[in-house]
Amino acid sequence: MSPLRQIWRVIRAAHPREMRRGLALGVAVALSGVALLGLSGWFITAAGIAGAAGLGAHFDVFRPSAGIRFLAITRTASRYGERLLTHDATLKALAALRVRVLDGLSQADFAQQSRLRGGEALNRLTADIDALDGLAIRLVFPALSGLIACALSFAALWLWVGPGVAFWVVGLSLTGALAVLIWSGRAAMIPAAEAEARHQALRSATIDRLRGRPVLAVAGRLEDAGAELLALDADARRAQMAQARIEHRAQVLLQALSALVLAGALWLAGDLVLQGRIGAAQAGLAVFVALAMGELTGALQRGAAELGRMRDAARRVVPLLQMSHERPAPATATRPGLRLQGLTAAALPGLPPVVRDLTLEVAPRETVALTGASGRGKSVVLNTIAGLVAPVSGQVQVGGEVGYLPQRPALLAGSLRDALALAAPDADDVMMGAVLRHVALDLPLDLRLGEGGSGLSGGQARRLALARVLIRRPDILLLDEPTEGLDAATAERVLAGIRDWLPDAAILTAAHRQAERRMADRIVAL
Ligand SMILES: Nc1ncnc2c1ncn2[C@@H]1O[C@H](COP(=O)(O)OP(=O)(O)OP(=O)(O)O)[C@@H](O)[C@H]1O
Repeated sequence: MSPLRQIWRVIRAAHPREMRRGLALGVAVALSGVALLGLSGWFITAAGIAGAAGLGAHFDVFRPSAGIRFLAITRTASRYGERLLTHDATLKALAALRVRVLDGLSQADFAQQSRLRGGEALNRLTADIDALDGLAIRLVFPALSGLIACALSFAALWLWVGPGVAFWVVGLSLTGALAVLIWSGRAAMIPAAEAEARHQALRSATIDRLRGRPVLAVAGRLEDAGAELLALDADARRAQMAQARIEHRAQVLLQALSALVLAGALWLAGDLVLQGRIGAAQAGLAVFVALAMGELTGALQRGAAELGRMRDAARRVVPLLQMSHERPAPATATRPGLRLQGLTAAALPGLPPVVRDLTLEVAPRETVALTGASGRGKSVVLNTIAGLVAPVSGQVQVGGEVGYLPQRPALLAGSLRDALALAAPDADDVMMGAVLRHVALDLPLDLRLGEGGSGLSGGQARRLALARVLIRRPDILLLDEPTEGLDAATAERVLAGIRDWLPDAAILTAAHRQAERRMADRIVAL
């Protein structure tokens, strides 16, 4: 099934009743629109003829004008109801879709997450899902209600005017509009997708450059970065213009088609009147129905132009809905502590292994330091034990809960209390204060951090992340260079604090510093 159809299923399944009612009202809108114009045409012509013939006093103006008023009110009311129902249902479905995409993004495994950058994830959640809101409102509903209205108009024209006129008006409108819409949909496919891709690139690049502002400023490259962004912006607008040009051409073609259908309807119906086969009022009906056809096809034009954008967005969003929720669970050992047996591990699945055949045991109350030159695979070993990546071969056995301080832990905006509550929602202020003291962080719990934990020094941020791991009191503690960015005295205090807080834990540390090695009972070199 194509991604676009999968998305349509999700949207439809979210609120099927509202969608069905919305469609019924959409058909009512289309039909009352055609009927309103048809009846008006008939009425104007019939009243004119009656007046010219001096029969005005006997002509029944009340019933047709009541009918016209009724149709006008029906059209307005059903348009209102249709908009209310379909927009409401679509927006709710998209909100649900956004939650599912966010869910997919957060459930994604380590490999998928490390491939997806922040800007891209934001694009998936916002721009891509926004692009899909036109699927129901601008494409599926106008197409379905238009088709039904066309079929009924065809029957009415056949019955009251004649088969030739019915074929000309409905048949030509339908096939002509279909041809134009297919052409414009195809022609706009690439520019529409490109415009979207460029806009997304611009958004990602803007986030990147904003994040990297200090580096760019120091390197004297701020102006260049600005120029790059402007160039991306110009690219995005160029692609959007190309799409708009195709849309305008489609509009012109549809209007020309409408004029052609109208002229033909006039000529054919006029001919039938001259032959005496229909009355002038019936001819009026035919001409006005021809006018109404243009309205039906025009409604689809926007949707056709956006098809490329929607299709690409669906292609990117659907895989996120099916993100694997499985994690490589480490084998739980009956014995406490940590055991690695013949572990061969790679940074990401599919990459060549960086660590081969590592066998290692860390008992409770023991601290082991993992050493080795930069890039030897210390972090890879810790990621594998933490279950972020599955081992290539060999075994990881953990006897208890694992806590992990990665090399670059993420902090979120909020207070220090919020940061700790993320790991231990039930912890009280006394416990939080105690854990902060153990990592030598003398800051109030109410202190508020900005985006990404900004507002703390590098060493403070690291200690807060460490406190967040410690507060859960894990049985097995994995630390990737825990004292990076700390002065020697603070580093000593933190290392002593860790052991004091978790006297029984099995601790494995990726260590570069002397202090970290001194803390260890054993050293394992990679
Ligand atoms: N996301 C990744 N994609 C591809 N290769 C990676 C990735 N992460 C790490 N690697 C590679 O795996 C190898 C081991 O990296 P790792 O981070 O485990 O080293 P390390 O021993 O912890 O180094 P350091 O002491 O500098 O932190 C490196 O050669 C690195 O290039």
